[in-house]
Amino acid sequence: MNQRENNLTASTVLKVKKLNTGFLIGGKFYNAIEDISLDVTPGKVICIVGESGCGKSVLALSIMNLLPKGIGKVVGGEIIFNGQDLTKLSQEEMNDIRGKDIGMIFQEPMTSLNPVFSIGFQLEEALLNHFDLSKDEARKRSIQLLKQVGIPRAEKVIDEYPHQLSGGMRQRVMIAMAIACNPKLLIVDEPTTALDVTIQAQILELIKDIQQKMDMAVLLITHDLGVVAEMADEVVVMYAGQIVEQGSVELIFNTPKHPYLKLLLQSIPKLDEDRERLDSIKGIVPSLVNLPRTGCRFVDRCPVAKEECTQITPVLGEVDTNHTVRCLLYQESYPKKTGV
Ligand SMILES: Nc1ncnc2c1ncn2[C@@H]1O[C@H](COP(=O)(O)OP(=O)(O)OP(=O)(O)O)[C@@H](O)[C@H]1O
Repeated sequence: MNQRENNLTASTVLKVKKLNTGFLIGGKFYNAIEDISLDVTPGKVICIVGESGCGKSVLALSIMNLLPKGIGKVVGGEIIFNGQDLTKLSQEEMNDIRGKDIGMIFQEPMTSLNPVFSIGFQLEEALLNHFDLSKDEARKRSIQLLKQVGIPRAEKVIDEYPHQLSGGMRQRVMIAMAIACNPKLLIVDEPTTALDVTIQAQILELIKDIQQKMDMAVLLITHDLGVVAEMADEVVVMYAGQIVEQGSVELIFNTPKHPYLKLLLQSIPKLDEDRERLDSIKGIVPSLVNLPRTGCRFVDRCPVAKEECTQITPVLGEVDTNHTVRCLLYQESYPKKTGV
């Protein structure tokens, strides 16, 4: 790493550089995410958005080194966290980082919380694994954490089991576990999908509140542009394993460029519109095996595609300061090319 990059990383919690991850399917290896580059900075929320199958979770699993063994593999690029490349670390070294320096919140807390252990046991375990605390200190800190995430009767709930709590309360416990060790980075994957609408809003508000109070960097994965509008500082739009547009939340919502992003934005319900049905994007994200590797990957679903879009592979380029897009419509006018 040269001096300039060292200075850059000083204000960057996580730097993903040209990351490529893929899977073995039927004896052949297919890239699921390609050339993903992004920076996560302290005190900021970066949202990764895209439809199901775009590669959002593969990105999160790559960062956490949690890809399925023997099937999924990072095959190129770097993931720089705290000055070290996570792709080079052993499982033991990653175990030290996961849960301590990087907290995680996933969609369905029941799959992350162990049903046979009490809430207190699981929170205390997370603390005792990473800090030199007595059992009594760990219990006190656990109660404090439950209160911090808005759980009423924390002194009682600590001895209860996950199934005794509502979905929203379980998600609050997950948040308490994720922030227990004051992580620098929080990775949040579809945190509210399994919850009903009023609870969703409360959980998002809680995550935002904690993120601001703790000045944490957050990488939030969602398919929901409503969540992005609520939470994001920076936005990365993914389609079929690639970044197709990237910019501040204002640029993404006010001056969207990529036809995919424009269609995603049109599918958001608006209060002042009386529409029978929401516009959804026709067709589906192609599977890894059927992914067009030449030309634009969105071509089959794009309302403004031209003949050349099937033959020329678009590159990611800057259309404006800190606003990049991958589309032939804009490629001629890129002041400079930033990606491949
Ligand atoms: N274990 C796996 N084996 C083979 N292919 C996989 C595996 N996990 C993910 N994929 C493929 O990688 C691509 C990206 O999947 P990913 O789960 O990251 O999408 P996503 O955007 O997170 O979608 P969702 O919102 O549904 O979780 C998809 O084509 C998916 O089928």
